Amino acid sequence: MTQQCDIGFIGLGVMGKNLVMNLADHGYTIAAFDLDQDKIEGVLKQDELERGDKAPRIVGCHTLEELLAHSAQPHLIILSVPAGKPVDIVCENLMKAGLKTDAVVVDTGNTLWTDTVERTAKYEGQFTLFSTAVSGGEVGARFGPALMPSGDAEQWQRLAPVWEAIAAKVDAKTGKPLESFVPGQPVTEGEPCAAYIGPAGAGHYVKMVHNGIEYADMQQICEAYQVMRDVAGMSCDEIGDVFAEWNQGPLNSYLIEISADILKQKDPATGKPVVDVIQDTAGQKGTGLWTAISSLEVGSPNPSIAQSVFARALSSMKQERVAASKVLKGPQPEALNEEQKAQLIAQLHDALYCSKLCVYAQGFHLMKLAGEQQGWDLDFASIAKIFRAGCIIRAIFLQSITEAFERNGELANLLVDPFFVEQIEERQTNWRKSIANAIINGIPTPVFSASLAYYDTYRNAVVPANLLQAQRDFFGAHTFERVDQPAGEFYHIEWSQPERQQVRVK
Ligand SMILES: NC(=O)C1=CN([C@@H]2O[C@H](COP(=O)(O)OP(=O)(O)OC[C@H]3O[C@@H](n4cnc5c(N)ncnc54)[C@H](OP(=O)(O)O)[C@@H]3O)[C@@H](O)[C@H]2O)C=CC1
Ligand SMILES: O=C(CO)[C@H](O)[C@H](O)COP(=O)(O)O
Repeated sequence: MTQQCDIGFIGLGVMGKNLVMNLADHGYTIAAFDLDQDKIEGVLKQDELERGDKAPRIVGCHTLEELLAHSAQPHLIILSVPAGKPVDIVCENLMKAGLKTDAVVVDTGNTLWTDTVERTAKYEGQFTLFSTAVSGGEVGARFGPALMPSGDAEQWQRLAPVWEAIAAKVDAKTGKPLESFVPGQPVTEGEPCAAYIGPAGAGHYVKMVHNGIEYADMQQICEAYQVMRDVAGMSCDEIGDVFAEWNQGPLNSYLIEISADILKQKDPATGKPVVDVIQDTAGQKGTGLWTAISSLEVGSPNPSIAQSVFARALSSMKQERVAASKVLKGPQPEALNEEQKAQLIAQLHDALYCSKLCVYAQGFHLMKLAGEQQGWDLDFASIAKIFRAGCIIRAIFLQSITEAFERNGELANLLVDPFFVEQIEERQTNWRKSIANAIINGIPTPVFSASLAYYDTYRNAVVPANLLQAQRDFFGAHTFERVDQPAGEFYHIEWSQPERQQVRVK
């Protein structure tokens, strides 16, 4: 008789192979398929290496018909293929191979959320498309990712035990990750970083914003690195030490931890720090861009995230920058003594903390507005909890965000949570000095600066948009509201008339 596996799995690349091994560690059997024969062999070999004398946990399948025959019904099929067309190709091919209407197909890729909404409707009645956005890279996939499931709520009941088993876990009280990186010995206790997000599209939206935050988080760490390198003249080892020290405090996070590690790594060919031989042109697959676009569409300003996308774009204009560097002059930083260096580092630490808070404030605000517009009932404490472990933006800081939303689920903006009000108050002088110092020395800090401008705008009851409204009315009769009249009453000035009469517009 054909062996019946618990799950059919399609796409055995970086994420897929590791998700399969993670599922196997939690007792699931898997029928595995990829277009690439070598990837099927690879996952079977990995299973052989890791399972010891136990029975094989994975069945390699060479066609989708074989995959369906080896998967127990009703089928649970998980996809880890590139976002976009491949998802549709696999879905169409699965139907041709005999997928039944009671099957659930789970897309775990970085799919654009609107594609998920459209696909869910398109395949209705043929099978159920469910989505679960995954974060954590290959190590996360292997030993515990953060999972953002969304779609049909009934299917979530079926999937919950699987996702809760393989997700990253945290200590419920402290929010600290509970980790094991030993194959066959997964963490089985603690609070899983997986919770139902909402209807189709909601999970992919939250993952998209996670990635937008990831872009800004990475960029602001790079800004701190550049200031230390180019203003303080510090070596990679020294900067790595600073990041390692920061990782012991409130900036503790996966991205700071890996940055410390990266800066200490030497290139085997030249013996130089590895970052010094890596080309300064950033790649991107699009999720940060999607977040920036969505923030403009939704009307939730995310300038820090947008700046991080622009920074990647500017970095990739290498030839133009090299040419410009020969003609455009800037200031030459002066050498710093040890005391000045220590001061610069302390100021940067606080700038990074405050800027980081603004990035998260923007990201969560975006999810709030998008959620309201889409009719998703997003639970922000639960989303912050998911981000506490497993994902790329995991950080000690997420526990404070969780607590802020637990105190007030309707919080307008993280910046006004009492804990964060205090945190910024303590650090903002250093934040300002850090940015001023970078500007004086000609070092760009787009995310630090955009975050400060966001903070300074958000905290102001009065901004200069009064003049802007007058300008709009002057050239285009776009009307304005008056401070001394009810909102919703619009006025216009006859700017081209000598008497400049003001009229109320009906
Ligand atoms: N890498 C990461 O850190 C993260 C990635 N993601 C997302 O997860 C998804 C997978 O990413 P990743 O593992 O990095 O990508 P990979 O390219 O490493 O793996 C994708 C795999 O899917 C296979 N594939 C493509 N089309 C088909 C098909 N029609 N039928 C069967 N197999 C197919 C590919 O085969 P072949 O190579 O032969 O085309 C490849 O082996 C993507 O959506 C990605 O955005 C999400 C979080 C983190
Ligand atoms: O989703 C991820 C992590 O959360 C992926 O690593 C993502 O592809 C990274 O994005 P980019 O390639 O644009 O830097």
